[in-house]
Amino acid sequence: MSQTITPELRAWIVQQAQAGCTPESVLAAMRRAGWDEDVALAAMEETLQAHVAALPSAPPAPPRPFLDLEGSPRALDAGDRIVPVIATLRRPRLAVLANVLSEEECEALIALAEPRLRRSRTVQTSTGGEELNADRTSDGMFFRRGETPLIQRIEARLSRLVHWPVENGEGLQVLRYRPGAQYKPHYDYFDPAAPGTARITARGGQRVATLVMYLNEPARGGATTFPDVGLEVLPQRGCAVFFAYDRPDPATLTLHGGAPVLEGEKWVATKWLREGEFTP
Ligand SMILES: O=C(O)CCC(=O)C(=O)O
Ligand SMILES: [Fe+2]
Repeated sequence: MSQTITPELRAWIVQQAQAGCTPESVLAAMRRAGWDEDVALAAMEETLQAHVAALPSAPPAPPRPFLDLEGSPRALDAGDRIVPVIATLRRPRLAVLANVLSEEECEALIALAEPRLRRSRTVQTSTGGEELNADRTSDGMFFRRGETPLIQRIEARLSRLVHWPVENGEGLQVLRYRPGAQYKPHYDYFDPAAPGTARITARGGQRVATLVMYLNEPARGGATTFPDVGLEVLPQRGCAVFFAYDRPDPATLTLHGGAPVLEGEKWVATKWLREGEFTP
């Protein structure tokens, strides 16, 4: 018989493989049909390789904000500051950082924000608007991106730290929690199933990472909690917690909240990072 590999033979080999036949049984069937073992083997290998190569491959994962923790560095270079790494987690993808802001920067952010505070609103995925939220009893305000030289300097630093363009960040948000105030556990990404999410993500896409920076230290309470992993990050002035979520899914374990402040005030600055360029 002819020992050429015809399109019909290729199709038959692929069919056998898809039906779950072992290579040995396919080879045996070809030999019974009169094929030389060497030719049959070569035909199978060539056919299956070509078939696999033609399958659509998974698209590459899109880039995300990240801290360069490769090789377990003790500190990261944020351009104008060295940022010590205090602790890291893989799941959720999270790190506690020190020295992200100087004392003077923390004081300046508080002083600039205080006169502009109002009761915090939460982006409402049910409508795409903003609403008062009983789960969130802090007062807050947003700086515009690049609003002052101080804000510009901090934004450039954070951008370098997390390898993400300044343009993909929302304006810096400052929150003040008085005694009893809290932010109940929530996800920072927008619920993909909620009707208002499309409207919110039309500008800049999903949120993909958060940096919460502590501007002061309440006497008691006010930790940032991650209930899925039993982690509490205590506010220390100038320190921060970074966490990233590569998709809007609880499996990222990024559920978190601001525990009630028990004594004193808690001030934080939050930077939310979007997938794409965020135009307010
Ligand atoms: O205040 C905190 O510790 C957490 C703040 C927070 O979750 C947020 O701003 O999204
Ligand atoms: Fe949050």
